Amino acid sequence: MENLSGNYEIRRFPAVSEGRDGYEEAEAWARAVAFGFHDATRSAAHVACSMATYEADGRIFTGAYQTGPVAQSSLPAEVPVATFGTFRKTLNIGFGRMLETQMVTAVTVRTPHRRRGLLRRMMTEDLQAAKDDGIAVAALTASEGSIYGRFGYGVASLERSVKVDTTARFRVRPQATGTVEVADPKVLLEVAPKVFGRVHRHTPGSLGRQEWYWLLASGSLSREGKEDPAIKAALHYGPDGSVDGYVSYKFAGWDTTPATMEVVDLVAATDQAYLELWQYLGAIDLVERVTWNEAPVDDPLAWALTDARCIDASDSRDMLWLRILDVPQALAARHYPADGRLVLTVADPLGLTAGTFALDVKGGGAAVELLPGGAPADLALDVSALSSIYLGGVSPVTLKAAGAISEVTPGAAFKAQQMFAVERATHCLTHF
Ligand SMILES: CC(=O)SCCNC(=O)CCNC(=O)[C@H](O)C(C)(C)COP(=O)(O)OP(=O)(O)OC[C@H]1O[C@@H](n2cnc3c(N)ncnc32)[C@H](O)[C@@H]1OP(=O)(O)O
Repeated sequence: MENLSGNYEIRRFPAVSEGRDGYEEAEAWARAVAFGFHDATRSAAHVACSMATYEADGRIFTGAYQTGPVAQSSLPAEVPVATFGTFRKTLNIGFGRMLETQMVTAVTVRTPHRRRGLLRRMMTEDLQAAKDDGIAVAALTASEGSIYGRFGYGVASLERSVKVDTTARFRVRPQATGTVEVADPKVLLEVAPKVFGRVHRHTPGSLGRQEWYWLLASGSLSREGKEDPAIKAALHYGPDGSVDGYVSYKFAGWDTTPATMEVVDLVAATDQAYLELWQYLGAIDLVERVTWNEAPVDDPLAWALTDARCIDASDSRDMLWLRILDVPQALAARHYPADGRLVLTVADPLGLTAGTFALDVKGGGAAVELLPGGAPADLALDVSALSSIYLGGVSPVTLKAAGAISEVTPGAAFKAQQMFAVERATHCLTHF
């Protein structure tokens, strides 16, 4: 492909809220993103509201701007032809350990400027800068499955959409130990960050959430940019009376059959809270089905129901894509439930962190050593495959079977599976 990305100037600037210097530039950038994702043109109030949350997240906007003359009557040069957004939050890498992560979002390239290398240029520059800044991993959620592997990203967590039949056959086996009560959804502005914080600390694969989530869950800002009066909320109280879970949901309307409640956000800090929020959802009168588009694939609900076939889950898909930027730093940051030594030869299409690395684990802690080139390895893999297995959510044995990992020492893939295992199912509740 001819690389024409040099015909553009790349600019980086922080998100700022309305009234601050640089707002016009940030607004033009946000409008370009909305165009790239085929959204309706946003009102000034919607953009301002979103921008305030972007500023709170500390987002950095990258835009590509035309350097030559702009076509007559077309969008002006101040509107970027390509966008690329980043912010940083912590990623739970298992056993409560956290790693600061470069989160990549809002990647768009205006149609007449596509396939000229703009995504490649913005991505490679940004990943290098993040690495230089001491960041060991980057993450994104992908619009299409075929774009990001070439940049070293690998699928590290899955999710699925479920339709749960909540007619008479729906029965959750364990006895409730807490209670659920309905609340004004606006209380979630205060409650949701605290409950999510607990979930984040105990869920491998969880990423810190952007400010927008609390607005969405509380009905303060819908995806359409307005208040959402249809949102309802229920809170779960543990045996000590404190709130340890919530569900935000809305009715699909009387024209939908069977009558359906849609989960907007379900966050539970204990196993009991999770099942009891489902018990609550299953008990709502005049409703026969509850849907949720961000459900875990390894879902305790299926094992808690007297009839697991109440769950119709057809759509299982990639969710979090991870990209290790610094192998020694990332490997040393993890806790390992099994001791052992593994030598990994890692290939990297962007040349950021290729090499042969010895991972020595004793008592769960790791020492990582870069070995001279050509040193014998147990496993050879691309950085995307290493990124996939890093959070314990994807099996090295499966990747070996897929040809994505080559096993040089027999049994090394299984050993890696044991070493990279995490304490509970990997799941990411944060879309970005
Ligand atoms: C993290 C997120 O934000 S996910 C959302 C991504 N954005 C979208 O899907 C919005 C619609 N799509 C677009 O805006 C653009 O087509 C983009 C951003 C996907 C690609 O931008 P471009 O500037 O055209 O990509 P660029 O020219 O840099 O191509 C880089 C490489 O990716 C490949 N590529 C680009 N888009 C795609 C695609 N949709 N599917 C498969 N491969 C792709 C190119 O062939 C090229 O391959 P190569 O360098 O290995 O030869």
